[in-house]
Amino acid sequence: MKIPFFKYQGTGNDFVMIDNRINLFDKTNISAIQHLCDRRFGIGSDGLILIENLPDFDFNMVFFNPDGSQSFCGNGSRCAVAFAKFLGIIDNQAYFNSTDGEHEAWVSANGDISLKMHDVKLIEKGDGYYFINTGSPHYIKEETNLKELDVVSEGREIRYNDRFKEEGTNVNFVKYNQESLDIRTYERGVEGETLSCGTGVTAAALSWADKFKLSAGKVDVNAQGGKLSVGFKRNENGFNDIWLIGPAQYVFKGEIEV
Ligand SMILES: N[C@H](CCC[C@H](N)C(=O)O)C(=O)O
Repeated sequence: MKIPFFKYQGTGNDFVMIDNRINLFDKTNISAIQHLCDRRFGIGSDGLILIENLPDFDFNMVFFNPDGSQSFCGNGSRCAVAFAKFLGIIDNQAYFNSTDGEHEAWVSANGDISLKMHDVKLIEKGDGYYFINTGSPHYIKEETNLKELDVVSEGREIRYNDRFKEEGTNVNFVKYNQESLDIRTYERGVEGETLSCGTGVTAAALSWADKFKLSAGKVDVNAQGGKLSVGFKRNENGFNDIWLIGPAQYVFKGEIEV
């Protein structure tokens, strides 16, 4: 059977998107998911996203990493909102469900997607690092020379160390500037560097706010694949009113045989 797919990318984090509202795609077939995400033998992507029906929501978003594991995906969510608009499921506002629960999102006139992230209560801070979960886990390490950094070997070392080897973690290397951040990310489930990671950008922005003791604001985060912005407010329990904002674009479409 032929099933249409659509390729989207958000600041270089790219996804195979399938409209699965009539359940054409078997999401238990993990080897098929791995094959589709493979950059040599398949379409190639940082993940696969299914849009499905769910009562009381505009849609349910099911995300898989290329290795078949699942977690919440910030850039993937923004691409899912853009895809849902293309499919006519939404106009400029979305209320959808994903791995970490419900989310709202808005489509701006310039095409930017603003995604509301869940509140963050736990901010672990250590010597030269933060550990923050923004729907997926993120280790954030301050680095001054991002250009020269071997992100894959340094990221792998942390992702597979004694603390993280079971559950895994995404690893973000961050240069804190006064008015912005620069970031490179090693992504769990991709097991390599991606050009941007939405939940990682959000976690890094919150670490920046904590480091500079800001109570509210919006900060630009320069990822390899483009710029994202993160809005936040600080309360006595951590951070809330957290928004991940940036572009999400259609790239091409095709058909898969299953
Ligand atoms: N690889 C991540 C999930 C995707 C995160 C990233 N693509 C994003 O935009 O948030 C993990 O397994 O925790």
